[in-house]
Amino acid sequence: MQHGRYLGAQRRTLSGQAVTRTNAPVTVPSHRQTVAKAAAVEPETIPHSELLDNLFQDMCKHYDIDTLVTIGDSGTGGIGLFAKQDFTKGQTIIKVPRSICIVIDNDTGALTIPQGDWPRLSGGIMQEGEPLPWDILQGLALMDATAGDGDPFWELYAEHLLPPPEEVTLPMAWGPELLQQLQHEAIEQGAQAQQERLRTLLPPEYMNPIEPGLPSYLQWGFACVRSRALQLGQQAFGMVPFADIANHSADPNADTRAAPAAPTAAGSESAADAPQQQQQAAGGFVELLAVKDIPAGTEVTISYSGLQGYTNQRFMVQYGFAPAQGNPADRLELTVPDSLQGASFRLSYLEDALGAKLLMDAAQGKNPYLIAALKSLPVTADDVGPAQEAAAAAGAAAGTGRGLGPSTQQEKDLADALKQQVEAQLAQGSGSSLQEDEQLLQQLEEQQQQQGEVDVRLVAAVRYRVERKRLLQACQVLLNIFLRE
Ligand SMILES: C[S@@+](CC[C@H](N)C(=O)[O-])C[C@H]1O[C@@H](n2cnc3c(N)ncnc32)[C@H](O)[C@@H]1O
Repeated sequence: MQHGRYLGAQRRTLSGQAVTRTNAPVTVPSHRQTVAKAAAVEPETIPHSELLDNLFQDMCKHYDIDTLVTIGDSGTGGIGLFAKQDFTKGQTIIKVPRSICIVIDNDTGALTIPQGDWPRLSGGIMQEGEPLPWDILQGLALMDATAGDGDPFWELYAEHLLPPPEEVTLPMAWGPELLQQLQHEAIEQGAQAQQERLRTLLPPEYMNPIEPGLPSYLQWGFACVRSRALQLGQQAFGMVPFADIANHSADPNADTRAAPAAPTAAGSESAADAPQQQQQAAGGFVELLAVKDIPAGTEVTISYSGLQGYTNQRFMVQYGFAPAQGNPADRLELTVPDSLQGASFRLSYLEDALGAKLLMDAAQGKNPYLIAALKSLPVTADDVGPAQEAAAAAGAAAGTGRGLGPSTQQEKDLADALKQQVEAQLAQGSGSSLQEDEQLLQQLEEQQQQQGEVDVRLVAAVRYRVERKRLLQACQVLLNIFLRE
């Protein structure tokens, strides 16, 4: 996959204006030159991920960070971290000094950030009115970083190891055309509301697109924060370089841990204090730890959602992707009409119609669409008497099913009402069929694999709507069971 970062990275200027570099001498070796040289000499022959990995290794070395991982193309979304060696459960994979992170603790109001000017961040902190939330402040810090107004490390990191604006897949960084590709009005409206909020909270020029078809630098920075920041304490959130390259898995092999910051002589300053005083060295580390044995070569993943999981809508809005091939924690938003409040479908009836094995498979996670559909509907486990059970078993043995007789009128009415909602959701957007979308997704993915020019944002949108339609169709199948005569 061809990333804009590194090879394609062209220096852009904020809002089309020249960037004034205000910060002190660069302390990080100038990798950009090395990279630019390498890219200029043999741009086609040096694999992009190798170039990125070289930079990653150099940057880590500069901060005495042991690199037991490499960067590579993850196959799921952009780049990821890969184990260079075997890890055993509990072992540290990477340990990032907190002093190079950008951390805001909402409880104490403390901000820790490497030395630098950070003018937009300072402006945001000092701004009158409601204090800006931590994620917007950190978004401003990334704007500073990419403009060369933060610190040299973050400038380099933002330019090469954060996704370039054309690869930001969070809907709030998209224009109307891309938003429509999701075919989901709730996300479209939410993204536009978020854009409006940013426009009202900050100087309007911060929302000027970098180029037509691209987000503004504010949207880019904010999206990076929303999708990459780690929770480092009850109310502390941080941009943690290197560790933030770990991708999500529902069955992760690693987790992050924040080692508490040792108290410094100066102590933490409040984010409301003068900007220069906010910059101070923070002790402690953020670690990526193996939560199971990890063989060398394996991708190191963490869970973004915890055990309970997130819906696809939340994954898309916050992280810009929907897990491929189903998500048992996904849910549809369906409303039981007032006239049917309290009504539900009998699980035993579905079990009879579908067969116990299918339901058992779903419960064991083998059929994520079915489990998500079952959980999206008001289904209740009911007691089935021995006579009904015997009739159901006989029906199943004879291949006729329906041992429990017809569905009740209430079940039919409920199924009818919910089916209309499912159909309305399926008809959102251009109304392309699931089959058409699957074909389009396959084409786009093939193009991607062949290193073709593909808009990764479009791929993310089509993948999202494919996953959503699969779930909607699974719900339709279940509802039809109650509607058949
Ligand atoms: C914390 S970053 C991880 C590094 C990222 N892959 C990159 O290229 O910089 C989070 C982003 O990675 C992508 N991502 C992470 N896990 C993913 C997954 N399981 N499937 C698809 N995309 C994923 C999404 O774009 C998400 O916003």
